[in-house]
Amino acid sequence: AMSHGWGYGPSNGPDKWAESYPVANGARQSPINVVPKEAQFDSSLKALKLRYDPANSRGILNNGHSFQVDFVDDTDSSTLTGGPITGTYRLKQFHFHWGASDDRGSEHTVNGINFPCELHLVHWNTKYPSFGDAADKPDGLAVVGVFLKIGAANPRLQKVLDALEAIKTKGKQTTFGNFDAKTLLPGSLDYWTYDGSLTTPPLLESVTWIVLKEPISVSPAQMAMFRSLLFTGEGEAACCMADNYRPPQPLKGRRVRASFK
Ligand SMILES: NS(=O)(=O)c1cc(F)ccc1F
Ligand SMILES: [Zn+2]
Repeated sequence: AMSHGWGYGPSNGPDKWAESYPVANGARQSPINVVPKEAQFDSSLKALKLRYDPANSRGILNNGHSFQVDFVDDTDSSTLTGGPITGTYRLKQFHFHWGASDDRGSEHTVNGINFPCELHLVHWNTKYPSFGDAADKPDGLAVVGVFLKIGAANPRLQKVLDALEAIKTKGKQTTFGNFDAKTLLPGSLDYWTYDGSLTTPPLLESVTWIVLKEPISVSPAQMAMFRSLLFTGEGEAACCMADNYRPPQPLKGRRVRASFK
């Protein structure tokens, strides 16, 4: 059993999660390796519609596994509609996964290629009363995944990265208002979609994954700012937050559809 809670280290990392979370070996686990040539173009897939209100952003938190920007989700003012989903899903939070070096860090891979970082925008289905109620339903969540690729510094990331010095250690949070999450999206909203799961415990099989084909850029210096966070709490032996990604999981017969040719 995991004496000290799950994490990404040798004794509590992804290979050990099944001991406490048997669904880790389930039929619709995430992430996966996307093989574009094997994805099925589905002309019935709608365009993604992401409407985010900057007034809904609230705070930024180091949760000991990643950091997340939380949104007020008590109205339909920041929503995901269209795409592969029916109904309305509300934005709850976004967070990232990244590597200790630029050759790894993303959770999804494309033709086996790792990106240095991956952004997840987490939404819940408003047919349920709350995120918590939606989180264990097969159509409960929809997560938009965006790859970050090494290139020019991304000015739209900078406001997020500049806030990290205030949340260096586990459990720290600070206010983070007036942030427009739409600015983190690439020019094209072409996507791959498949039925999957949360990529951290409890690994619930409740996520419709929507992985954007076009990456956004991040510079090596900006990647170093992600790695300046700590997994550990104040006063504990410092451990840099990095390699907080789960590797690709077996497809187990699932179809991956493409919204584009
Ligand atoms: N990495 S994830 O987007 O699958 C995820 C989102 C959550 F809200 C909670 C746990 C998760 F693992
Ligand atoms: Zn994630």
